[in-house]
Amino acid sequence: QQTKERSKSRKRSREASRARSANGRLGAQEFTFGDTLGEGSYSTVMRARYIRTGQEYAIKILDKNHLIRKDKMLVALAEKNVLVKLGAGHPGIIHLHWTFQDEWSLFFVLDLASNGEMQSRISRLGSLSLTSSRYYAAQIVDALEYMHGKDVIHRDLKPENLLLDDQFRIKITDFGTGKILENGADRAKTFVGTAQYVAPELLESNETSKSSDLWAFGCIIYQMISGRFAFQGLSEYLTWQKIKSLDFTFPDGFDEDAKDLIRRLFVHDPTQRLGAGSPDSAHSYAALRAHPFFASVSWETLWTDPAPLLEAGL
Ligand SMILES: C[C@@H](Nc1nc2c(c3cc(-c4cn[nH]c4)ccc13)C(=O)N=C/C2=C\CC1CC1)C(C)(C)C
Repeated sequence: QQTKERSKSRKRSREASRARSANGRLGAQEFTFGDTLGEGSYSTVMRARYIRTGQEYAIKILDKNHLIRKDKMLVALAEKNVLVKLGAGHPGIIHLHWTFQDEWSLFFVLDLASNGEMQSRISRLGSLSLTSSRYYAAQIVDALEYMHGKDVIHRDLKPENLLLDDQFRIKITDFGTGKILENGADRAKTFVGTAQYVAPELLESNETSKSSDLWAFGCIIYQMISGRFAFQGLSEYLTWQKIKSLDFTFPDGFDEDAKDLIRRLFVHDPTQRLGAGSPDSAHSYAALRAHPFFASVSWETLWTDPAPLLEAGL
């Protein structure tokens, strides 16, 4: 019923904006909408073409009444602020081009990641080859360092939020749970995240930090290489128990350098995780980039080199 309701309101809003094109402001009538790419909890992301230039975008449409009813308007605006703060500054982060609204909806016009979600590639292939896993892990490190440098933490990193653009490069997305750490604070309250990727400090003291994203990054490398979750219990509670007790094992054949890297991310103390340290410390981002797992990565040409062929791994 709700979806029917929302699609009716979307239709109405497009008609309304068409009627309002006279004022020359950007409106939905300047786009032709295509298929639905993904559904968020309070939003729909649709493929759209900007008629004037023919350029394709992804447009996130948020239903205002729904946001108001569920008291999520501030969440939507916070996400917009995170996207604006991140700007177009990094090739690995989905860029917000414009926003506009009409009587019923908010519209975020974003980069289209035309090769979809990393998650569907991993599930289709089973797992990724070491070469592909290394390439995507390096791109995630590069994007995370940029994001953290802007005092933005993602807080819900997982393969569903890793998209692939037309050249199969990573685009990190869905900053609905993203947080801008105010004036240098290094921790944030409020619980978010997806069970298998949640860091222990979130379960123990309900705090997230940049280091929580590095924990999730460890889970993502593990999953790309093995096709399995690093922490998965028969229930969410048992998954959380495994996380808190660092109860994880590697399947046979798991790359030794990748094991070492993951062991340096699955560290209980968030300040001791590789990449969580200050620039001059032993576990800064520079130390993370220097890890043997990334020895063959050319960081300077990471975003211009062609992506390795996506192929199955273990
Ligand atoms: C994770 C997200 N899914 C997606 N979010 C975005 C996509 C996207 C594209 C495909 C796709 C493209 N081709 N085939 C599939 C599949 C899922 C997508 C995109 O192109 N550009 C921006 C996006 C999001 C922008 C961000 C502010 C929210 C959810 C499920 C939350 C809607």
